[in-house]
This record gives sequence, C-alpha cells and structure tokens, in this order.
Amino acid sequence: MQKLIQRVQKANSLLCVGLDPVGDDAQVARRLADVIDQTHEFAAAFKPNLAFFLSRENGVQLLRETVQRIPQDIPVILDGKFGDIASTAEHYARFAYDVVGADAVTVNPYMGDDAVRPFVREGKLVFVLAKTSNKSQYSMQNMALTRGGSLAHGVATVACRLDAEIGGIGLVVGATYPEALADVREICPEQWFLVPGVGAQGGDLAATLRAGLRPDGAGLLINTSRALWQAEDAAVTARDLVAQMRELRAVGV
Ligand SMILES: O=c1ccn([C@@H]2O[C@H](COP(=O)(O)O)[C@@H](O)[C@H]2O)c(=O)[nH]1
Repeated sequence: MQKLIQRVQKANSLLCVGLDPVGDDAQVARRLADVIDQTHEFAAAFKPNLAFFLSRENGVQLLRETVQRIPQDIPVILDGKFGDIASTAEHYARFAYDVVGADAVTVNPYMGDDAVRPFVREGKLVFVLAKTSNKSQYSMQNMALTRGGSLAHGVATVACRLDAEIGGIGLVVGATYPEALADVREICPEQWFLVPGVGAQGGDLAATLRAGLRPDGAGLLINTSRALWQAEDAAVTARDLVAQMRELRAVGV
C-alpha cells in the first residue's frame, strides 16, 4: 500500500500499464521490454495478466523476467483472478509473491473470504473482483440480494469489511459502468480500486474519474492494456492518458 501511494505521488499518475502480451515469442519479449521502458515514467503500476504468460511455453520464466525489468519502486499487480479454497489459495499466493515477485494480485471472491485471506500479507494488496468491465457481468453481478442491493454491492460490502478487519484489500471495478462504479465508491469510500476498461473496451476516462475518485484525488488505478500494447508509440499514448488524468484531477472532474 505504501509503495503504491508513494509511486502515485512520485509519478503524479493513476495509470496502470496492462501487460497482455500477444505475438510470437521473439516479438513478445522485445515488445514487453519496449512497453515497460517506454511507459514506466508514467506508470503508477503495471498489471501483467497471468493468462497471457501461461499460454506460452516458458511463460512463468517470461513473467519473472518481465517483473524484474519493471523498476522496483513501481508496484506490480499480477492479474490472475485467483479463487480457490484456502489451502490451495496459499499456493497461488506463494506463486504470485515468492515466485513471480508481485506486490498485488486480483482474486475472484466467489468462494468466500477464505479464498481471499491467504493473499493478505504485510505490504501486499489484494484486489477483489466486485463489478467487472465485461458485458455479461450483469448475469451474475446484478443478481438481487434478499437484503437489498445487487451481488456486486454485496461483494463490495464484504470486501471493505474484510479490509477493515485485516487490511490490504482493494476492489476491481470496471470503467465501463460508471454508475456502478459510483455505487461501489459509496459502499467503499476509502479503498483502492483497480479499474480496467479504458481503451479497447471503450470506458470513458472522465466519467470514470468522476464516479470513482476519492476526495483526495486518488484511490483509482486506471488500467489500459491493448491500447498500449498496440500503440505505435506507447510512451506517447501513456503520456497523453496521464496528462488527461492530471487535468481532470486538477479541475476536480
Ligand atoms: O473487470 C475486469 C477485470 C480485469 N480485466 C483485465 O484487464 C485487462 C483489460 O485489457 P484492455 O486491453 O485494456 O481491455 C485485461 O487483462 C483483462 O483481463 C478486465 O478487462 N475487466
């Protein structure tokens, strides 16, 4: 958490650079290095997506090398969407933190809080999927709870209660549903949100910041992956995004 706060302040940025590498092995290694080198100045965090590494031979090695290339003061969020019973989750946690060297993970909380707790460690941050950015999320996440509100609201309530109890919990909330983002912010006023969906998925940056920024102008990590991977000049794309964020934060969106 401290590392994240320091990085956000130092870079004056809320940009999370997503690393979803596609292409043949030689291209991918080169492109990963280029994207990291060109964007790290603007990055509040990096988010490698585990699936894109596991789908290639030597993917774990490539992931470790990728994390090692990222400057040490920039948090790395391993987007694995882990979610299994505690005894198994402990092994995922060891993989993410001890093998890969990540500072944070994403976790699917469907199996309950014992699927989340093993990831909580001193200095680490666990982003729990609450309201995702994909179109079909509504079939699960809009389900009405008997006590009122939706399943997404229920998850947010449990996540920030868990944060109050043990600390180190953030939430994943997509940029594609700003009204839902505002609802989750109301339920969890203090927590950090990892917000994917700006870029290829069409999420609106201004609406996202308006809905989710905390009064201190922080609390959001805005992720974009394909838009940077495919960019002709990733540095320019990252710099422009960060410039927009700074402007919007300065005028209090
Ligand atoms: O709700 C979610 C949770 C995670 N993701 C992941 O974020 C990136 C988004 O990539 P873009 O290319 O910027 O669309 C990707 O790794 C997803 O698996 C998400 O999109 N939505």
